[in-house]
Amino acid sequence: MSNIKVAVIGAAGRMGGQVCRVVTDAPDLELVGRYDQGDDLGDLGGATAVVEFSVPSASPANVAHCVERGVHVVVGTTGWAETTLATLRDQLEQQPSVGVLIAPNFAIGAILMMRFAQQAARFYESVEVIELHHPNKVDAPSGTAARTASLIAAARADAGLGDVPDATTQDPDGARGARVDGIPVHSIRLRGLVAHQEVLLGGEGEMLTLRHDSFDRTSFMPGVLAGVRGVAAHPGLTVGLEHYLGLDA
Ligand SMILES: NC(=O)C1=CN([C@@H]2O[C@H](COP(=O)(O)OP(=O)(O)OC[C@H]3O[C@@H](n4cnc5c(N)ncnc54)[C@H](OP(=O)(O)O)[C@@H]3O)[C@@H](O)[C@H]2O)C=CC1
Ligand SMILES: O=C(O)C1=N[C@H](C(=O)O)C[C@H](O)C1
Repeated sequence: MSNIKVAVIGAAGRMGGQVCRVVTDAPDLELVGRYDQGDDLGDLGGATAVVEFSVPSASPANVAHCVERGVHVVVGTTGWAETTLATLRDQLEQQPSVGVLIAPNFAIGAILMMRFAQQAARFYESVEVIELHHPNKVDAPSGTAARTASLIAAARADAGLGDVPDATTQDPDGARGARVDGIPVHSIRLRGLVAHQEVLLGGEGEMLTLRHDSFDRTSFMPGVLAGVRGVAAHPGLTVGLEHYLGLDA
């Protein structure tokens, strides 16, 4: 079987650089293009699959460029709005054989943490999400935290749970954090960190803590490679690598 030709967008970045290395090292993949800010994406070097790790403001246009040319895309860039996802879905209807995977987090532990949080949500009255990242991150809350909160909120709604209890009436400086689908989310930015998240679930007399740590960006690479190898077999838009990993059952 011939190698999958892969191009990387955001290739000069922290993630893009590592992706170029692991694609180059993989025996079944061939790196055919590296693109970063200001580059003309053109024919994407003849790639059949693109990995996109850029910035939230540029990612939708980059992905649209790939889809227009019939090229599959694995997207790691976070900060995609619902409206932008809807536009992408519409575009994919015109290109039914093209697959796009948007994964807020490629680390297996983070994917499992999100799934465990979703499973635990209905048993606890209180829940809060704390995400901790390096200070060079431009978006807050993290894509992982936003997705975790949305999954928790949906599970709570399915279980008939109401709002999380919170008597706060005075919070002029936003000390209680942001709300994503009604779930409190707190963002920490600290030198020395990579990517970390805690989900705190509280009930009468007890607390369950779910925590995941990415100590190094190598933690994302097996997931990115699974995405590249699987994307052609998943036409249309898929949000979340869990759908490629048999976690749907
Ligand atoms: N899904 C996951 O598992 C993970 C997702 N991420 C996400 O991936 C994204 C990138 O993270 P990270 O690598 O740390 O960020 P970096 O800032 O290190 O890399 C982003 C790169 O994209 C470049 N860039 C900016 N604009 C464009 C453009 N229009 N076209 C192409 N490239 C462009 C930047 O150039 P310049 O510096 O000149 O602006 C930079 O080289 C973020 O959204 C982050 O949240 C990160 C880790 C894991
Ligand atoms: O910017 C990062 O570093 C990360 N971004 C993703 C996110 O926003 O969730 C994934 C991971 O947390 C690292």
